Order: sequence, then structure tokens, then C-alpha cells
Amino acid sequence: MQAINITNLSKTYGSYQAVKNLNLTVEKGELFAFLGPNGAGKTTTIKMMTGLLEPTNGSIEIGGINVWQSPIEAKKKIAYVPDQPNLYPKLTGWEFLQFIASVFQIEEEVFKKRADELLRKYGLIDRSSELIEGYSHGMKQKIALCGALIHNPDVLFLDEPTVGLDPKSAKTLKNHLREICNQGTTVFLTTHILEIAEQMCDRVGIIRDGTVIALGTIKELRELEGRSNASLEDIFLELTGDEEAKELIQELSKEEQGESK
Ligand SMILES: Nc1ncnc2c1ncn2[C@@H]1O[C@H](COP(=O)(O)OP(=O)(O)OP(=O)(O)O)[C@@H](O)[C@H]1O
Repeated sequence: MQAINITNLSKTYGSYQAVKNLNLTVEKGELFAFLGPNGAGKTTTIKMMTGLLEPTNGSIEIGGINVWQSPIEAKKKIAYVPDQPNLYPKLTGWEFLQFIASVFQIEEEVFKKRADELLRKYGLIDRSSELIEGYSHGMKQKIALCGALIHNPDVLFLDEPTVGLDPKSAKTLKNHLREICNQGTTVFLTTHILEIAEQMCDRVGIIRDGTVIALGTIKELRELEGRSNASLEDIFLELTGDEEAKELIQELSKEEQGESK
């Protein structure tokens, strides 16, 4: 079953075409990475998919619902954590989750149980009565993620979710994303680091200059690269993580090899 179906999607800013005629489907329960260098069009695409930026052309369906024709219905099914989440600094972590839950009309008892589970998972339970303004960058990322998950979305969109996380939190995120995908949620995340996509996701779409240039598992794409696909070779070089990301990738790969949880 298709969770996301994008057809002929384009976005033009003035005379600049940031996304060019994009076609893509993501299956239910899939953990999909949209991988590309800075300025490739990842955020523009994710904003169109979440109903925040109107496409110049094309359509986006979430679970068969057109995001731009039935925005309320579609938005009930999705959650989005931008790379710079907008939070309410004068709310506590708990109050923030309560606010999101009220928007989605979640019953109080269900909310309390979910909020408690999520805050424990992300190590925020002891800080949940503190104001968000006192949270570190990583804690803000994590409370935004808890807020996104509070209504149990069918499709979760994450823009550069590992930026600002320490290696341990990144691993918690990875394990949790896998868990929710196993339960049927679909995750669509963006990253500009190849190894992050490789460690966290089932399948990737590589975007460059607003066009998807390759689609498949990283293993499949590496095989293609080996068969003298010059553009993939170039892009793989471009998408390698920096020193800071290397530590994080190391931690993510440990779990892959079953060394630790
Ligand atoms: N509001 C805007 N007006 C004009 N151009 C824009 C606007 N937003 C984005 N762009 C341009 O569109 C292109 C794609 O930007 P986008 O933010 O989607 O890229 P990205 O892949 O998410 O990059 P990054 O990894 O740096 O976040 C870039 O060239 C960017 O400068």
C-alpha cells in the first residue's frame, strides 16, 4: 500500500526551478531517506508534502488523500519536524505535548500514557516540567519529535533529524523510527549525509538540483556507482559526513552489527 504518492511535482521560486517534475512513491511502513547536498530541494519538497508550501505543479497524496485538495484530512495523518522546529519557549515540555494533543483532540488518558512513554524514551521525563526555553538544542529537537509522535501519525516527516543530536540520542531515534515503521508508520526523512541514510533507512532517493537522480537501497546504488555511473560517484563524494557526523555514524552502525542497544 502506498503511503506517499508524488506525481510531477515542481516548485519555482521566481524564475528558479527548485524542484523539477518529481515522481516518487513510498510504501506504508517504509523508512525512506531523501538524500541530497545543500540546496538540492529537500526542504522545498518536504514543505510541499506537508501542506506548508504550495506546489507550482503536480500532486501529493498521503494515504490516498490529496494534500492540497483535502488539507485538513491529510494533515490529520501526518506529522512534521522541521530542521528548526518552532517551539513555545514559555511552555514546559509537558504543556507543549498537551497543547499538541489538544489540537489533535486526543483523549486525556491516552495523551498522558503516550506523553509519558515518549518522554521516557527520549530521556526527557525528568525535565518535562521545565520551560522549553531552558532546553538545549538537542532537547528541543527531542521534544519536537515527541510532539510529532503524540497523535500517532501515519506518515512522519523529519527534516535533517540527526543534526544537533548526540550519538546516543541519534541511536535512540534510529531504534524508535524502526519500531514505529514496524508498526505501520511511514517515515520520510531528509539528510545530506550518505552514511546517515545508509544506517537508518530502507531506501533512499537521491536529489540533486531539484531532480531525483537515483532511487533504491544504498547497496543497490553503490553497485550502480561501481558500474561507472559518474554522477553517482560525484554525489557520493559530496555527501560524506564531517568529523562531527562521523562519531554519530559510528554509534549508529554499532547497533547494526548487534554490538549494543
Ligand atoms: N523562499 C525561497 N525563495 C527563493 N529561493 C528559495 C526559497 N527557498 C529555497 N530556495 C532555493 O531553492 C533551492 C532548494 O532549497 P531547499 O531549501 O529546498 O534545499 P535543501 O536540499 O533542503 O538544502 P539544505 O540541505 O541546505 O537544507 C535552493 O537553491 C534555495 O536557495
